[in-house]
Amino acid sequence: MDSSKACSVKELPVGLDEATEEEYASQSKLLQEFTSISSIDKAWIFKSDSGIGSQAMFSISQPNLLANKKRKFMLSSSISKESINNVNFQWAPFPIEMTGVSLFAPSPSGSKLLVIRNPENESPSQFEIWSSSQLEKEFMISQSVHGSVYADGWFEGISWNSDESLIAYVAEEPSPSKPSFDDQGYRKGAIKDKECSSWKAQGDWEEEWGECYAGKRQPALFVINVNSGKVEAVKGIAKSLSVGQVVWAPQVEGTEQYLVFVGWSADPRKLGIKYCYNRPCALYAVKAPLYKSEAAEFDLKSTEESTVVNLTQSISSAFFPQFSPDGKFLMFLSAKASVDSGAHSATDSLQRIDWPTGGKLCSSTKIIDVIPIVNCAEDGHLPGLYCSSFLSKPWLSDGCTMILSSYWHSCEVILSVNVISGKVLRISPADSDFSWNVLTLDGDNVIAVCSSPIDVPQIKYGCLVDKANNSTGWRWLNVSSPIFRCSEKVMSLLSSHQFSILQIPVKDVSDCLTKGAAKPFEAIFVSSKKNDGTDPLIVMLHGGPHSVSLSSFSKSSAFLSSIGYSLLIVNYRGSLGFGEEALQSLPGKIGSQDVNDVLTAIDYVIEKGLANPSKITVLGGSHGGFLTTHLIGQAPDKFVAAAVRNPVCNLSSMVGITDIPDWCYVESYGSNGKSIYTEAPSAEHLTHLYNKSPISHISKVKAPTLFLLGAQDLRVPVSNGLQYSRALKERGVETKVIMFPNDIHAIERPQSDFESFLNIGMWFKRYCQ
Ligand SMILES: CC(=O)N[C@@H](C)C(=O)N[C@@H](C)C(=O)O
Repeated sequence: MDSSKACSVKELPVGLDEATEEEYASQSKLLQEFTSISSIDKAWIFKSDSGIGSQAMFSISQPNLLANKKRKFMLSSSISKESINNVNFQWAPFPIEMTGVSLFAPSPSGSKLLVIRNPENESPSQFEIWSSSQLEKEFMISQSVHGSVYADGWFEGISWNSDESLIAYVAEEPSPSKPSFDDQGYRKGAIKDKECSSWKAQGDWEEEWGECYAGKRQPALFVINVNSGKVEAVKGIAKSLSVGQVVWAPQVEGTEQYLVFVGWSADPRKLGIKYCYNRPCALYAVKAPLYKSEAAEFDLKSTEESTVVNLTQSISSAFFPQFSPDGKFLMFLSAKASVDSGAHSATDSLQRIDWPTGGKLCSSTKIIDVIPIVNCAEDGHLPGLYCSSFLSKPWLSDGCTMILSSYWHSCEVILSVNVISGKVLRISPADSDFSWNVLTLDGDNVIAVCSSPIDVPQIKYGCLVDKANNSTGWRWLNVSSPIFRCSEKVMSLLSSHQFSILQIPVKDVSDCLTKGAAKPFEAIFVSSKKNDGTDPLIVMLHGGPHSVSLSSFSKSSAFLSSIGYSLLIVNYRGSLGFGEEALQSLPGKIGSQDVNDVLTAIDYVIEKGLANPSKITVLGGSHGGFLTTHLIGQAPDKFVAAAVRNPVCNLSSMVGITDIPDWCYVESYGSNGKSIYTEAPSAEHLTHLYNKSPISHISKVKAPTLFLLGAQDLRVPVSNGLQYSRALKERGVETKVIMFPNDIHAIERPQSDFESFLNIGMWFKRYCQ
């Protein structure tokens, strides 16, 4: 064969042909432009030495497609408030690369900075203590002391004590010793890891906390002395408790120091905890293992077995402990509605314990409901508290007002909460359909980001206008920043779009619905400004089901709207942000109530002339994939194509292999699902689960369907999507599967996320011509 000819034959990647290659190339270029937009993860404020102005540090991340990792960096800015209408942010000329840093915690005074680098292998964890000018101390903590420090945003906890000599934190317990053998058989006593004449057995299997925690050992509490580098494990905590979110209790003269932490019990077994606030947990207090020695230098001494006090025995859930600045109150969040009902997430409540002034702790401490669970709010009132994190310093200078972000229908908003009176104010603008998220406080001013589906995030500086009256007067100033810079192309595409939040009335309201469940639900509609109802539509469905699609900027959604689709992002009943009655209306009715809400929303936009009924596609992940596959089965003529990410397709097989089998029971049986749940489902249970599943409608499906699957998913194991895709293929329905071998449930590694949305765009284009 003529080799020159062989070379000229163009080889196309699998799944592409000459006609689509051009489109693939241009979409991938645009998607890269969206992907490269940075996001702010956290921010801290430091008061300047002169007392005038302050310094902010922003921790930023940006996907690095080539390395398939997140690039992390820091950017600092000096802030000076020039007048009531003007604030000036003077940005450092360049950011500083922070890749390799797992955690970062300034001391309370801001004079020291702890930086932790977790190892990628069995090496020690590295702790660095920085001052303003240099590295002061560096400690290597070997794996025999503890494993990686938790940096997961859940068990994670780092707390400096008040004199900045000790830091409490959460890390993986050291590996348990395993039986070892050599040519003589069993070897008594521990052997070093690298001995080549012996080998180690696996030993007893240790249960883990499921999705996201594969291979992670039990989280445990440690304290490090920042002068000596000595580390001590906190003693006295039951083996069955996983611990996290540690904070130092206020120092009381003449008494021992306590740590307050959250404990999750492993009894009867560990179930998946990611996205699952229904795992019972409590706040505990334990004596810190360190005290001032005779020689007046800090030294590490083990306390005798110290007792651990459960501070929240009367409530099924307590987490995010946070002391008021004067140490008088211990605030915390509770997901008791979630634990008690079994729904994996539900309406939160904010609770308070008045901390004993003499330092005498008891387990019958009174717990005060500061923001109770809201069942069904009057219009315009707080719909309930839905809070995914607290700031490390959320307090205004009055010492009793906390600033936090919460979901309010389809928006995220910023709230001020007076923890004594319980008064809650929405301090982000009430007339804004954007989503607002608090980053940090600069004294009594709030640094926040706000964004919309078509507006990249922008930094805002909120000032309390009428301080004396502490009323509703917040003024929000614009802050120009280099952080969210994006290409001209992206800016121009976004500016040709619009969005609105639609109120969709519930169809078939019956007497058996609670008041909250009969109220309209919402959908976010994004379209080009010149949409005349002919643009193709993507119906986008969140998972959970108790989660919410916010009106914030999402790079992948913005990309899809930029390439010519209108988006209908439905917050069906059961979503967070709408009160407990609406949320609890869904368990037991999945596959029907949620499916009908989505169909109602689609009919609504068609009737309003906003969407073209012959060009409707549908996209969802996880429970959103459950809805997507239900929709193409139950309404087969409505959709021209579908795409799913790790979809729940068959509950009767999922129940035996997922890390959250209880979820299958609660969502499919409703309120009594929690008590029926068993590790040994009966034939009757399996039939019920099958009947609730999309697979039971497979014979009606016509829509070509794209499957994006994470092979390491423990939540909705890959077999669920694979079985469904094979069943479609068997029936002659067009399918395409992309398997990401190293991805878990979220499919969010940069290359996987990129390839997913590039293919979703291409897949839908093919069927919307
Ligand atoms: C509780 C939970 O993880 N449910 C899954 C079936 C699911 O839908 N997950 C959501 C959070 C997701 O978007 O992945």
